[in-house]
Amino acid sequence: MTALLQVENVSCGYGRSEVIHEVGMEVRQGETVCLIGPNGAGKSTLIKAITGLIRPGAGRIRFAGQDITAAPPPRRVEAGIALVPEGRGVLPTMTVEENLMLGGYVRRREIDIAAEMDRMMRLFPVLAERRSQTASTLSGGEQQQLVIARGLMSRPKLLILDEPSFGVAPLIVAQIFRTIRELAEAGTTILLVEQNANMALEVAQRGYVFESGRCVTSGATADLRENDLVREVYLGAAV
Ligand SMILES: Nc1ncnc2c1ncn2[C@@H]1O[C@H](COP(=O)(O)OP(=O)(O)OP(=O)(O)O)[C@@H](O)[C@H]1O
Repeated sequence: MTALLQVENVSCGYGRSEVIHEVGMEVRQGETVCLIGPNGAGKSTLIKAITGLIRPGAGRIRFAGQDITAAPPPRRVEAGIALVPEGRGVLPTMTVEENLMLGGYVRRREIDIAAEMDRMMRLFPVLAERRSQTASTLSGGEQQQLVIARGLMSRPKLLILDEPSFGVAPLIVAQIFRTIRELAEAGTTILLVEQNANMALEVAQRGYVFESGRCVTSGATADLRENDLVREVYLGAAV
């Protein structure tokens, strides 16, 4: 099967400092794939290269059969890549509904915003209950659901979630991962960037493990959970 997203030998960074070194990875249609690794391993930097915020110094990025290595971010959004960035980033004084509408406008030529809004209200009942409230009145977990729903409003082919569990209480982390699992089961293709390796390896089918800007191991998450390095460093197991 050809991959939806293909990253081939990508090196990139900031100015003259290279952060990602010759990384290759792919996400196939319908898969949930995770990128795990410690703080500063380069996960967010790779996401910036995929979404077009930085340009790789070397390598290729293909999406849905097109070479997007040099495409500006709006073209990637049009092509079907949606990023839910780290940090919740709701617009606090706007209502739940208005926040969602913004997500639809990024691809407005193709999107029936009212129909998508209804779909999100069914997928996230808590947002339906709070649709007219301002986003600032939502709990942390509800705000995270709102930003995920906002990403889905554009009907993306690939949903990228950057650290969705960052800075939220353990109970809410479990709720967020339940949401991610439901989306995955409904057929959404997801690239999940996480420091919470335990949760990420539970929900994803395949994973890539990053350290110092390199992918040090990858494979089916069932195998990664049994991998000594992953168990020792990321899952806190004695091996
Ligand atoms: N805007 C920037 N300019 C220069 N260096 C940066 C910039 N953003 C990140 N870096 C550096 O790039 C390296 C990788 O950072 P990156 O944020 O990609 O890691 P990460 O794996 O996503 O970690 P985290 O989980 O903390 O976000 C770090 O050494 C960081 O200091």
